[in-house]
Amino acid sequence: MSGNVIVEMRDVVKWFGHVQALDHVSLDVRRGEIIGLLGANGAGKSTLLRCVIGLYLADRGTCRTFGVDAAKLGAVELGRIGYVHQEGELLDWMTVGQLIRYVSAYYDTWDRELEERYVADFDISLRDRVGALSPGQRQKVAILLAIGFGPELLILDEPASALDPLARRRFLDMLLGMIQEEGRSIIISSHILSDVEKVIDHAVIMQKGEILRDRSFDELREEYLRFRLTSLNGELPGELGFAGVLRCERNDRQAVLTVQHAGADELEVRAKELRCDIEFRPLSLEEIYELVVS
Ligand SMILES: Nc1ncnc2c1ncn2[C@@H]1O[C@H](COP(=O)(O)OP(=O)(O)OP(=O)(O)O)[C@@H](O)[C@H]1O
Repeated sequence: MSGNVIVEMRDVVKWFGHVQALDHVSLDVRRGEIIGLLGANGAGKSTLLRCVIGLYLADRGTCRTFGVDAAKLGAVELGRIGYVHQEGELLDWMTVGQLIRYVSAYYDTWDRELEERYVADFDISLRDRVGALSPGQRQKVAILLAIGFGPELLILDEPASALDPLARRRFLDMLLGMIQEEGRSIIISSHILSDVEKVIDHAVIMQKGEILRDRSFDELREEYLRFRLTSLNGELPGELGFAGVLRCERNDRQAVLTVQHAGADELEVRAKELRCDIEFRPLSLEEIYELVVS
């Protein structure tokens, strides 16, 4: 394993009864990378994340985290990982303040300054009993507990699903701040692609237990291009002659095409041949996701 790779999954297969949750999944997570893990309900995202931290064990294949077999992760490696998940279990009988002190006592690296800033920014009431918190308030506390000790690997499984829009924006800003600290890796699974788009540099798209795409966001934006062609002499020819066309909507004068694996330069050359003006429109992560899974 190269020093730069902190999670290495190879051919991981995981079954639950007759359901195959992971189907020969291989994935590298490098230091400093921010990965968006995307996929429909049941695609296998949570299962993958749980295998990374040893909560689930692979039926076949290998998963090594910080160079250690995920089945054998010890306190040292787990102390380098922050994990936020949907059904986060917290100690319900404590107050929020007590819970924060209780968890922070485990870590020499706990960042009191970050904690105080977070509590103020996210409007966390330290005196409330954890068991009485709303789902969104619980999620905010769970996030603080996962980031307060400065984990090298932060695993966020639908971290913002219960947050209100303002809290979500603050959370994303905070993530962006954390990303600037070198060497930290984050894997974030989310259905809110417009959020994820702002923070990730890499997308892993899953479907039915398989990884369909594992690419940098920039590579994906080069792979899929959308553009509008407008005829300069008033009429588009019937046959446009572009390769790799996924979608085409057109009338006599204009066409909007979505293409895969075509360079922008070649498209411009072809547009000139057709005596057309060409205008590129960058695709959002959500649009790219739809093209990949369809
Ligand atoms: N503990 C479990 N016991 C039985 N089946 C499970 C278990 N965990 C996951 N599965 C099944 O494995 C498949 C993948 O589930 P997983 O939770 O990994 O998907 P997901 O992509 O995280 O979905 P979501 O977006 O809904 O959270 C599903 O069919 C699910 O029902």
